[in-house]
Amino acid sequence: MIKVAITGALGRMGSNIIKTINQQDDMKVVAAFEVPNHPKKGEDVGKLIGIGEIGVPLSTSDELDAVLKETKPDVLVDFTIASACVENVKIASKNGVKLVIGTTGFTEEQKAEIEKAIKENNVSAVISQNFAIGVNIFFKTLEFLAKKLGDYDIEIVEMHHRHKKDAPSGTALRAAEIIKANRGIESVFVYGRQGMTGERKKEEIGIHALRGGDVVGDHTVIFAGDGERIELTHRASSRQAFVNGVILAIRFIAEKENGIYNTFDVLGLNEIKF
Ligand SMILES: NC(=O)C1=CN([C@@H]2O[C@H](COP(=O)(O)OP(=O)(O)OC[C@H]3O[C@@H](n4cnc5c(N)ncnc54)[C@H](OP(=O)(O)O)[C@@H]3O)[C@@H](O)[C@H]2O)C=CC1
Ligand SMILES: O=C(O)C1=N[C@H](C(=O)O)C[C@H](O)C1
Repeated sequence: MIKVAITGALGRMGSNIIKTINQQDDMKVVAAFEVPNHPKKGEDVGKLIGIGEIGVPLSTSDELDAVLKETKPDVLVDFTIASACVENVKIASKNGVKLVIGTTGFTEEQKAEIEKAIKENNVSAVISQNFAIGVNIFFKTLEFLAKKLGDYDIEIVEMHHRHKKDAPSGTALRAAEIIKANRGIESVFVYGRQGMTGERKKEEIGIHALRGGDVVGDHTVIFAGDGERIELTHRASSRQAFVNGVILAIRFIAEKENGIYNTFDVLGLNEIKF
């Protein structure tokens, strides 16, 4: 049985992950954390998310070290915010707990802090900006398109719900990195455009973030040439798409002793070459 702890337990992702873990035979939630001073601290997490009692009281992140020592999870799943995630990863790694990290919006310094904590403590982690299986196929398709159409004008547009705190999305940034690595010419990322921008340069990859309503997550990459364009779009209509990938990642990382992995590793997509 894989024992799982969740940080961001009552959030949009955290609550759905707990619901889905509760339906699996090979894993169970042993600890769940929210922000310090949370008004529901101590209440049963299952009841709080509407699935009935699961015997796990809501803890707060200031208790993370103590509760991890007491409940001894194999894996901590983090869907919080970047600054909280960095601290959670440091504490979990020191306790020898493996990680599945879905949080986005990290600075380069925060990414480095996370990698350092994981490596220094010899734990294993899956880090992915998007756990949806379809998005990972979308990323793979971008490798192909960037190789074939690297000199086309490339623009990325993403749209998310009004509550999203970071922009552009982690997925849009990952898409840009994949294109940059595969297009065969220099790239410069341009975030939005305004004013007298001058003529578009070949090396630009435009990245544009839209926010509104309850949009779960839409990403489009446009390859615009002379007289034609290709638009590749992924639309998530339910967070279950991400949650299903998280469940696969928990099983994957439970078998790994150390190392940092991504969803291409989890889904076996690294072998596909164009
Ligand atoms: N990789 C992927 O596939 C996906 C990634 N994401 C990313 O996951 C993250 C969370 O998204 P989402 O679930 O929509 O956001 P929510 O705001 O719904 O959930 C985040 C939760 O974390 C809580 N939280 C904040 N700080 C801490 C802390 N120190 N310890 C414990 N809990 C904390 C928040 O509490 P409070 O509200 O009180 O601040 C909130 O309940 C975002 O970065 C998002 O981009 C989202 C979907 C898919
Ligand atoms: O905050 C969200 O909701 C999402 N965040 C991730 C990101 O930033 O790419 C993944 C998904 O698009 C939903």
